[in-house]
Amino acid sequence: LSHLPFPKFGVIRHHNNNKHASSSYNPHSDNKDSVVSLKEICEGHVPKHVLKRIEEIGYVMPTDVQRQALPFLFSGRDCIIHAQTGSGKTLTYLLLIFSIINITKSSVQALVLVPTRELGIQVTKVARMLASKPIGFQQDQKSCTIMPLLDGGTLKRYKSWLKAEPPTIVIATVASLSQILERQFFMLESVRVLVVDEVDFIFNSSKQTSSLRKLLNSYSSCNNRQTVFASASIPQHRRFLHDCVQQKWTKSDVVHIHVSPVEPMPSRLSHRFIICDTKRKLETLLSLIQSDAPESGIIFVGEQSEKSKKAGNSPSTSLVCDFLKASYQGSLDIFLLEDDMNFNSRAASLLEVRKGGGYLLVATNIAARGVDLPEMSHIYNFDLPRTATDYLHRAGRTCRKPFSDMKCTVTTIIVPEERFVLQKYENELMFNCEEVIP
Ligand SMILES: Nc1ncnc2c1ncn2[C@@H]1O[C@H](COP(=O)(O)OP(=O)(O)OP(=O)(O)O)[C@@H](O)[C@H]1O
Repeated sequence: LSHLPFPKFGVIRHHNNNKHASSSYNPHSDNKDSVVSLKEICEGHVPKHVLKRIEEIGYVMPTDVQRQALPFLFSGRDCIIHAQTGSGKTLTYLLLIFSIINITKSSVQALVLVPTRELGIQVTKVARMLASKPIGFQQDQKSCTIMPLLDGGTLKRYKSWLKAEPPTIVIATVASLSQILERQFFMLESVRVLVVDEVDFIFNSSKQTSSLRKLLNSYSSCNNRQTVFASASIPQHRRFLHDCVQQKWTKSDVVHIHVSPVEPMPSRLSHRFIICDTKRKLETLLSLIQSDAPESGIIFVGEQSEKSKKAGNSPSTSLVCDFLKASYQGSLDIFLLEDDMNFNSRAASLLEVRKGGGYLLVATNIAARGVDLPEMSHIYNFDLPRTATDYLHRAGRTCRKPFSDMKCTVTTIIVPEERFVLQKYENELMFNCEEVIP
């Protein structure tokens, strides 16, 4: 670190019976006397034109996670960034990347792995926004190139891009990156920083976990790169920290930055539930929407089971969407986003939502991870999420403006037998759900 000390507050706790130097930074005693601006934290590490850009965009003060993680990241430590949804983890790891890359070198120097194409497009957009030249800066200098390598793109196009001029930063889904690496279109040797966003999701996905392990161990070594894992939820984080060192996914002095450990969910969120029979769920949803009059909202619906698909049934998402289109009389536009849609239709839905008018987005969990949509006031769980972690990420699509005090509501529609499951989530995530009596 050049000029800024590590945060004075908080403690660094050693884990693993001191066998490893890995540590957990617990900011629970954070005194929050944050008068240091984001620019001051980054000065001396991040290039001047990026610092100017963060100010132009309006990132002036750091969020808690940025204030706590950036000094460790700039010092070269591997980090597990574990902080609330909407807390600004993306900007945190992108600032590290901009502090490390050297644009005069023609090689891939930073790699960000994401679980979905949608999140990849979003991260690419933020990275490009930071990389673009600020007003008044010379335009003729070589600038950093950022390549999204995402599911749905064509391998041929990626190959010719990588051959013509290797991008400085690659933002990739695990499957697409693995295909490229297997064909040896490029190697990870030159990568100096590797970020895995929504790391718990990728490790939990049967389709992605073995490829991720390969990327972390076979295609590159933790000794030759700085490794960053990020998520709002890292279940059994002590175990994960231990695995990181044991499996050599990170170096042994990896730091666990755990922001808001006792309050994993934004406190501006209020939670409600309503009990009804399965047959009355659609009418219940409609009357909730009519009485809430949301500015915008997401309606999360469970994924269709393989059995139901084989039986030729329509997915619940389509049923909900069609029902709302036929019965909802308000001014909000209704869009659908689910895994089985083709990539163009998925992109079109997100584009419409991002235009910023009032909307109701009927979505599966595909919209639950990382996606930063225009501020919405309401989330509806038409189906109870399968796990507390799913609840956390669905709820976290709202209340995403770090310095705003906008209040948002999450409402879960349950059948009587599901009350105890929701109660379990309340205990696990430490929030309180109030019953809405129809
Ligand atoms: N320092 C800052 N000042 C103002 N806004 C910020 C700052 N940092 C990030 N933001 C904004 O906060 C919002 C949430 O940030 P981001 O998407 O990085 O959250 P996240 O921590 O990755 O959440 P999730 O766990 O849901 O993926 C974004 O709209 C981003 O532009």
